[in-house]
Amino acid sequence: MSKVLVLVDHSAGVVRKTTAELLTIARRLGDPVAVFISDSAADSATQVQGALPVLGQYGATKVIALTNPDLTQYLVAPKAEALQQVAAKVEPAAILISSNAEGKEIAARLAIKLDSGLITDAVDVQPADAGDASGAGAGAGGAGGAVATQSVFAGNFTVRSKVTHGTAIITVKPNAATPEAAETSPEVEEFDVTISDTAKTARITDSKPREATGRPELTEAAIIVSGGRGTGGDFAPIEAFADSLGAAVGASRAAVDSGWYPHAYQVGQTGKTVSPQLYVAAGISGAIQHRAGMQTSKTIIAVNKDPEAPIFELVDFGVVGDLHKVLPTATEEVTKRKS
Ligand SMILES: Cc1cc2nc3c(=O)[nH]c(=O)nc-3n(C[C@H](O)[C@H](O)[C@H](O)COP(=O)(O)OP(=O)(O)OC[C@H]3O[C@@H](n4cnc5c(N)ncnc54)[C@H](O)[C@@H]3O)c2cc1C
Repeated sequence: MSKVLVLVDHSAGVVRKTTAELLTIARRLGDPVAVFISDSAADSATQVQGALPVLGQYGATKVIALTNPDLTQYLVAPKAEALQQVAAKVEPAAILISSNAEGKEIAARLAIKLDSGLITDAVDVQPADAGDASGAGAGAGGAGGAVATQSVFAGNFTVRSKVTHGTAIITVKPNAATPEAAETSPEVEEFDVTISDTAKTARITDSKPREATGRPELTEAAIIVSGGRGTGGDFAPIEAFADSLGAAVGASRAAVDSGWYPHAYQVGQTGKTVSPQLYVAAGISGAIQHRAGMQTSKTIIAVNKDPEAPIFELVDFGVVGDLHKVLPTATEEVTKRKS
């Protein structure tokens, strides 16, 4: 069966949910091989061992561990070179990478090095039918190739495409697949890579993990409570309601651009794409660019004082009212019922 490389997205060996999603997608296309680049040269062996159970749980048949310290000391260029060398050895049908800022830069550099086509920000990837008429050859994703779906122009158009030259390199957005376990016992292969001097021109001088909020990570949360301009800058009711539900906090661009909440929490076309079980939009009008990032949420609730707000077209349950009154009441009720 053709191999599909998955670049593992992790923090100190703790594998992110996006990797479980990539492995699930990779199994549709072939035999998933995880590529693990530790983020600290000192404890790379511990990190690989830490990641192994999750990689096995989601079906990685092999883990290729790259421990060259150059990979942790410089920005993305060495990682692209390393993946090029892994690809030369494994000859994969496709390479899947998380669609975050680093992932997309690695993918772009890798596509040039492998003279291959690149598709970014896929929201789904499926094997093409063997008889697909779009003309992809065996070099681009196995017998029929991999067909990627992108949601473009603020979710107004859905594009399906496939790589027709070289190895299919696809960056995949979070929540593009529901992780499905398929237990394996992957062997770990340490792989030596050589990093050129030209890839070592941007050295990392310092890095600090983001301060933990104690809340779930936005793209992985089952419940998200988001606030918009209607908060008037006061996110306390949003955070309190989120905490009562064990939820993550999100924000509209208007709230983020006003400096009321950090950019990392922006949901939408130019922010994060989320697909939780429950999304609560409070004081958010429902602009198309915001919807592009949350409209696939399973259940959507809106709190807005304007009954004509466009967000109400999208919701399963809507409350017309002032969020500063509605959310504290809801928080109190949730807390009471929990105790
Ligand atoms: C290229 C581009 C990319 C963009 N990307 C994004 C993106 O990624 N994410 C994003 O969110 N936006 C994005 N935007 C901006 C988007 O168009 C909207 O401007 C933005 O989403 C509006 O944010 P909002 O709903 O918080 O504010 P508003 O549209 O001003 O809506 C505020 C809402 O709060 C309600 N309200 C006011 N007071 C209260 C109260 N006390 N209680 C309850 N409700 C109240 C109002 O009735 C109103 O509906 C983008 C725009 C462009 C052009």
